Amino acid sequence: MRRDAVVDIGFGSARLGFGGEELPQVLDAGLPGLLRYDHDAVNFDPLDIEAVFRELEQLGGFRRPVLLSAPAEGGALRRHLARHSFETAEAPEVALVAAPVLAALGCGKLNCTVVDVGAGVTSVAPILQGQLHDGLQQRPFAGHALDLMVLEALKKQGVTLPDEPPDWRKRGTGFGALRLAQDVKETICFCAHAPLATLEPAKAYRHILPDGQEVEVTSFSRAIPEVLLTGSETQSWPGLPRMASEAILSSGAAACREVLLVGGSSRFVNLSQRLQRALAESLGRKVKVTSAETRYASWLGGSIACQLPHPMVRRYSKAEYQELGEDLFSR
Ligand SMILES: Nc1ncnc2c1ncn2[C@@H]1O[C@H](COP(=O)(O)OP(=O)(O)OP(=O)(O)O)[C@@H](O)[C@H]1O
Repeated sequence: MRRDAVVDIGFGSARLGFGGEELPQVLDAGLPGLLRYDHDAVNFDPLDIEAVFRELEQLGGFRRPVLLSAPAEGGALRRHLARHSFETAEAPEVALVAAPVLAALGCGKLNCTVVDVGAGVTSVAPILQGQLHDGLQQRPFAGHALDLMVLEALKKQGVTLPDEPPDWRKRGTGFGALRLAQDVKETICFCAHAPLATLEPAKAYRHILPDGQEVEVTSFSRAIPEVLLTGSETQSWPGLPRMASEAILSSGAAACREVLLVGGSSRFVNLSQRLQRALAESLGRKVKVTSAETRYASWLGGSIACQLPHPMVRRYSKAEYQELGEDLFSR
């Protein structure tokens, strides 16, 4: 039976596995991550991509068809992935599909606006009939920006921080300050049930870190995820409601009816309900906001997509790669 390798490259981690399976293996790139978003372009270290393909080889993912999921923009990354898939992984054929399209497919949706709040980037993408529609927006504000804000909050309280930076290519090199901030964010931070500015101040709450240090968390646990909704002028971040309502207004009717919320940083308690209310206020009508049940929506979409026939998924053969070169996927 045909068993395609499915490779989903995100800013913070790569997900690897095989078509037809429900879950990937996750290669956590640590912090700040696998890809970067500099000056409106997707940037990467070729060594990190090599490490992803080495991991794929160890999984037995070489010399078989490859389906790649990658950020919706990023020509240089796409060219690099094409080369590694055909030359390093010796794939007989390769397909590359934009991550938001696969996220929608992984959640069983053909028409929706995908809001993906990941590690390095938040993207909003209208999907119509299973295809990317005009109106894609990407901003370099997501989980990693929140980690930096938590780090600042910890520093302000005089917390002694581990200083060794984590390096994902050398596993087990210890945990850095950013990793501690990320852990605190994932375990303690949440969105308030209503806009924070409308709520009474909450009681102070002291939390004990694994090394015994105490921090007061009420001062930042709700305020930091709140920025996902309110936006931040200093960080040129418009906020999820504004990004999503602009995308909805610019897309066709079918994509307008439902927002699909995916990505690790969409998992804050109350975020989907707050986004739904904010969209109703700004658009003057109800838009359903659904949170993906699966943590790895775009990888799962890839696992489903590689079982779909051509032309639903465009696959390129090795002969086409030899004729057209690395530009195959950048068009
Ligand atoms: N339960 C949680 N609550 C809040 N944040 C979380 C939670 N679980 C994971 N995250 C955050 O989600 C981010 C990773 O999300 P995800 O795996 O979707 O990103 P990615 O696909 O690698 O990157 P990107 O979507 O930017 O390309 C990290 O910042 C992580 O701290």
